[in-house]
Amino acid sequence: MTFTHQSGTVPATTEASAPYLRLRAVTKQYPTGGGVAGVDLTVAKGDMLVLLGPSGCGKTTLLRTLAGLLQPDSGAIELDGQDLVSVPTFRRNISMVFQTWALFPTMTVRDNVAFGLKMRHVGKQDRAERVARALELVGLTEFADRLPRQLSGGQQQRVAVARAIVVEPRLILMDEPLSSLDHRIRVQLRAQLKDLQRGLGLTGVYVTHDHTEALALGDRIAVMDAGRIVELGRPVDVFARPTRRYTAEFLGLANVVDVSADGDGYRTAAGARIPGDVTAGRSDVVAVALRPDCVRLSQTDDGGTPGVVRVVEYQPGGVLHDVELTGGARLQALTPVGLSYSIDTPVFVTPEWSKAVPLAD
Ligand SMILES: Nc1ncnc2c1ncn2[C@@H]1O[C@H](COP(=O)(O)OP(=O)(O)OP(=O)(O)O)[C@@H](O)[C@H]1O
Repeated sequence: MTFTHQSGTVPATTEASAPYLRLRAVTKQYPTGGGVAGVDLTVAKGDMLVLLGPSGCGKTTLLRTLAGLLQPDSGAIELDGQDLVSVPTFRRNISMVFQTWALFPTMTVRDNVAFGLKMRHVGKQDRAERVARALELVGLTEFADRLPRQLSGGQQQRVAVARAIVVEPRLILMDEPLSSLDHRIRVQLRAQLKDLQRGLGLTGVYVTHDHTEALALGDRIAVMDAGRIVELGRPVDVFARPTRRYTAEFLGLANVVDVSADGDGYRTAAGARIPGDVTAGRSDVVAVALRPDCVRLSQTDDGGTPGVVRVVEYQPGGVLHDVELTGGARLQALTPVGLSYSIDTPVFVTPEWSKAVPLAD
């Protein structure tokens, strides 16, 4: 099931477009430590920016600062060329969708969705039409007279989304809106959310610590660490060619191997040589990432490094082997199902270092 919407797909814009939302050196520190520091960020109109990072890295703080629920200590926030910091929360016309859907329990679905319009003194007729339209967009028309407790979690979250979009916000902010739902509903709802955001041309900032969600929803992804943005780019770039060790490790790109400079190339602690053209003359390289499907396994001595398979895990894309190399280093190798090895099998390991991705600290 997908949301229906009037326009076709609004093409995602890229960072090259004029920024609609702009943050300059935004800092918000708590007296007890934590918060965000020196955040620079732009979001183009119609784009969804995902803030991705582990618990406590400052994602919610940044989102709440955008919403006006927190005042930054310093820095500037502009929306559509207008300073936002001086505008009170209720005048920003920014909608938020939270992890817990926070619906009014004694109000019907219709009244929950109408609430924001009522607060904005939208007339009764107009209100009814816009609520009906929002409920249609989230596929809940037939549930309009129910109370929240008479809905499933996924349906309640769709009410929260309807409530957010009905006011035609200038910006929609979402803080882990799908994380309390079970996997199947989460996957379904995130596809619907993307469809809806694109169809309505909504500009949004979406917080998550789940990288599959970030990949699915983001036009761009900002990876956060300890209150700062450490990597920013299109999903395909952040995932396929991260530039920082932190990002590669956080995204679980299986093999992150420390390297040191060696002539015109690099060398791993285990002695493997990485050609210089991989790192293209970069001087800040401290490690490389190598996808597990770029590591070949063989049972015959083909010149590879000897090792023993320690862990075997079946995954949607094949079989992941965790191999302990002679000397103790570990490498992960992904093979097709028919070419897998069982635990304790001695193997020879050949990493395709020419496909390694250089990483800075
Ligand atoms: N109201 C507050 N008072 C003091 N410290 C806070 C407050 N809110 C958050 N912090 C601290 O600031 C840091 C960032 O918190 P924040 O909630 O922004 O992180 P997050 O990335 O959204 O985490 P999560 O994914 O767990 O929600 C954390 O160290 C947190 O303990």
